[in-house]
Amino acid sequence: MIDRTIQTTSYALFDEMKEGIILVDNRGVICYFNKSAERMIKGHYHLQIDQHILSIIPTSGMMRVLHTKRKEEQKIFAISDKDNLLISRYPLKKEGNQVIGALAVLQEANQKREWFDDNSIRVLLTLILQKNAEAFAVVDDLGHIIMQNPSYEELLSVLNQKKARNLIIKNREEVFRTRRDAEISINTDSYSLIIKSTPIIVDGILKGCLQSINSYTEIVQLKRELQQTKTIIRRLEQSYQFEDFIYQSSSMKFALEQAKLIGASKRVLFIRGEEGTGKFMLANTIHNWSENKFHLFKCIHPKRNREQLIELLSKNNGNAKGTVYLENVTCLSMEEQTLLLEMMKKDGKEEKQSSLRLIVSSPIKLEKALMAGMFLEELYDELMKSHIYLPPLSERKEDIYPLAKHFLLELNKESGRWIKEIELDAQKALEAYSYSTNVHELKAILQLAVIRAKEEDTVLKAEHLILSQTSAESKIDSHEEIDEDNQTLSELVEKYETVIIEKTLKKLDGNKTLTAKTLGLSVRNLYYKLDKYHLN
Ligand SMILES: Nc1ncnc2c1ncn2[C@@H]1O[C@H](COP(=O)(O)OP(=O)(O)OP(=O)(O)O)[C@@H](O)[C@H]1O
Repeated sequence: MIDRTIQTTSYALFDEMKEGIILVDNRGVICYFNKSAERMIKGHYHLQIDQHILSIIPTSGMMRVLHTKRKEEQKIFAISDKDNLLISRYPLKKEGNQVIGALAVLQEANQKREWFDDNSIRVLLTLILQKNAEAFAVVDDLGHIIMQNPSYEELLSVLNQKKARNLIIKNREEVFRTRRDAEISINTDSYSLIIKSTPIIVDGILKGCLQSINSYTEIVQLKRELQQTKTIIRRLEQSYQFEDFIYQSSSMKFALEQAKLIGASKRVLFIRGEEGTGKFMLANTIHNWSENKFHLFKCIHPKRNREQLIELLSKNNGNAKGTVYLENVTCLSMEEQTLLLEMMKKDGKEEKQSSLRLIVSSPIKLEKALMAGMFLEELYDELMKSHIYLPPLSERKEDIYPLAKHFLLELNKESGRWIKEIELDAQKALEAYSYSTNVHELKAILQLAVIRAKEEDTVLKAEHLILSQTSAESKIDSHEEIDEDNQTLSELVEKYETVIIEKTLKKLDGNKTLTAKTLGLSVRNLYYKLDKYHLN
């Protein structure tokens, strides 16, 4: 039982309090509650003197406090789904630790405590920042980092490039100047970042900014790898698309733009360019880009596919669909040239042209054949009406490095190597070299270089490159030895080819794999030529 005097004084005091007070005796029977307590739980519980607390509030913790004799402070007590109270419960003890009752103090939970002082904010922010995988920093209005998380620290240490650091600072300054969010992205070969800053404004005063750095490096790298893999697959399937072309030069850009323009028409298209400049690749790309893409793409070489050639030139291909790529038009006999001319004229006249698209190519300057009287002037004029010129590497040196880098990455994939960079000296040497078979030869040089590099090499060096001027020089050297008079162009080409192959084989001690690589030929193709020219 609670002492009478204490009881009277306390009750008078409790009546005035805004906190709710409930008092129970040592059995749990309610002996007092004030108006605030009644108001706070009104609508949910109806307090009554002399009633046991559990019969009024079945989930009450008063009995527990009586039992444990321990106080419980600021416990959340749900009086409904939405409303909470903060309850502190105290055991009332007499001397000798005897419990004579318990007191509950009720507070409305929405009267939030003022615990959100500066220190608490710091602790809270630090906690959020530390636990976040993204890179965050809080920067004061003078640009000092006052808080940063491990990811931010890590990114800054990796970003040792002055340029990147300057951009991060520039981004903050923009926020300070405009008091608005600012975003900036940095894309380099090795990383891709987006930096965002948000101003921290308190009571209209700019306190600093919150800066985040998102790294998309891995995503960009993965995308690049995916693109490369797709290109390799397309190369294997010989099914190219415009995005497979690697270039930086304006001349290649022009050629590809032109290809998109005239590629859509059904006229016979003529692609001119030295060996290995990408004529086949472009013809195939145009096919895959045109409405013919679901039909066959056929490549015909006048010498190697005679039957198909005769069929193409003599037959009315009215029902055939797809694209025929006729390589090396200079190899056509005069008779075949006449047939081709007739075919082109017929196609030009007919309103509804054949669904079979013809793309013709020539690896050497046609003008030379024209002057030698070995090519029909009229056919030349007809072909030139719709033609695309693919420049040799000597006319677009700026494409050599990106092409080399692209092939190097492809070779890495094929050979399980990791040669990521090309040393400046090697780059210069590649750019200075005079390629006789253009991209074919560039690829072959890199293939050889990768074989020559050590297993652990990550940089391709000038010493790995074999830049013999074999084919280019031998062509010139042999030029004097071959009598050009009274010979057809194709006969001359064959003769030059024989000399070049012979010289290269000799220089490389008869090693056919190396010879094929140096000359930019497949080993199979080299064997075919050795056989053809009786070089065995
Ligand atoms: N700009 C380029 N980007 C990427 N790869 C290229 C590019 N140009 C050429 N290649 C590649 O170089 C190789 C040679 O190209 P392609 O066979 O199309 O040349 P070509 O002019 O038809 O050669 P040829 O005169 O011997 O018939 C191919 O593997 C091709 O994919």
